[in-house]
Amino acid sequence: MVFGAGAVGGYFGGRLAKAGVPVTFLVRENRYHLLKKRGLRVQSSHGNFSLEPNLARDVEELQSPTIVILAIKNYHLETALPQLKQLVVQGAKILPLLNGITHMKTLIDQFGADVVLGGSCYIEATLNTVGDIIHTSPMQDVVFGSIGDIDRCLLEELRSSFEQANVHVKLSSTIMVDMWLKYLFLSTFSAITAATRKPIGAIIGDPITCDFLENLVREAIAVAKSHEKAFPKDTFETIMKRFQAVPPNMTSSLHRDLEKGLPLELDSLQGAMIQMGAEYDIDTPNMKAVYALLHPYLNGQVLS
Ligand SMILES: NC(=O)C1=CN([C@@H]2O[C@H](COP(=O)(O)OP(=O)(O)OC[C@H]3O[C@@H](n4cnc5c(N)ncnc54)[C@H](OP(=O)(O)O)[C@@H]3O)[C@@H](O)[C@H]2O)C=CC1
Ligand SMILES: CC(C)(CO)C(=O)C(=O)O
Repeated sequence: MVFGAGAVGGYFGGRLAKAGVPVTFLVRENRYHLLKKRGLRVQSSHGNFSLEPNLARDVEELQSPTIVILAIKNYHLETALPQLKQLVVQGAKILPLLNGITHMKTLIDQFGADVVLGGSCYIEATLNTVGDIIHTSPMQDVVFGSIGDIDRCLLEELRSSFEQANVHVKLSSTIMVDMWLKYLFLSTFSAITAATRKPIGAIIGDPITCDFLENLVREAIAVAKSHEKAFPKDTFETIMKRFQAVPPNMTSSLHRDLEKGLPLELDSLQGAMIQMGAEYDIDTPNMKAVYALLHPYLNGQVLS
């Protein structure tokens, strides 16, 4: 089942359901009524599709799901924990696709590493004004793996389901390193795209702004290395190459949320990086500058 039917949950869950994998979306009241009325509609360069999704508003309506794909914003995690607990009691394992890294500690502290998988996704998707999912660049990647003791058959089954849905999937044996790499990439990419309100091409094409981005990346790597030791030496080059490899008009979910006046995942992305740096006496002045510039918009406010 998929917990949350927004841009990420709706896209991947929709692809899985369309490919014949049994999927139920756990949703809240507004999304329930919208999806009931309009269906789940996806516009994507890989082909538009729509379907009438199986929906549940209450965990009680679900029949002991084996996997929960968790696709909510980080700032909703705390309030979702009681429902997740009920699902875990029913025997479910959790695959979080949230951006960031600190949610892993929250989930593992609550449910244990034998229940919580590691996972990240690379996708550029958003909801339009009528609640349809708009997938704006070809990326549709999921990487996941176990941290504790999880049945190999279950992992293979999940991989095979994603493959069936044409999602570019990797079952990783080093998922925490993969998650940290995604977090390094995303916390800096979203910081610079949101702070400048520009896509990545304009940023790396401007030597002054690109220099600032490089400093953000260096800081983030210093923090990451203090928490996760297994980084390759060339991580800086890897991250900078990724910025160059993505479509130049690409921007981040943080930037899209800022533009829409929605609450920002600023605390779990940039704020967490600053805080994790402080734990090891690593100063992060560039990340702090971005955090301060975006902070007035933390709880959602239309730009004017
Ligand atoms: N969008 C993107 O391109 C990418 C996003 N991510 C990450 O994926 C995560 C999800 O982002 P995204 O899909 O964009 O966010 P959205 O806001 O589009 O979707 C989140 C959904 O979660 C739902 N939700 C929250 N709490 C609950 C709950 N208790 N029960 C049921 N549903 C709930 C919300 O429902 P409601 O409608 O009721 O508010 C909303 O529909 C974030 O961490 C983000 O950073 C990662 C890669 C790319
Ligand atoms: C990496 C990127 C930019 C696309 O997956 C992302 O995760 C986001 O926009 O939140």
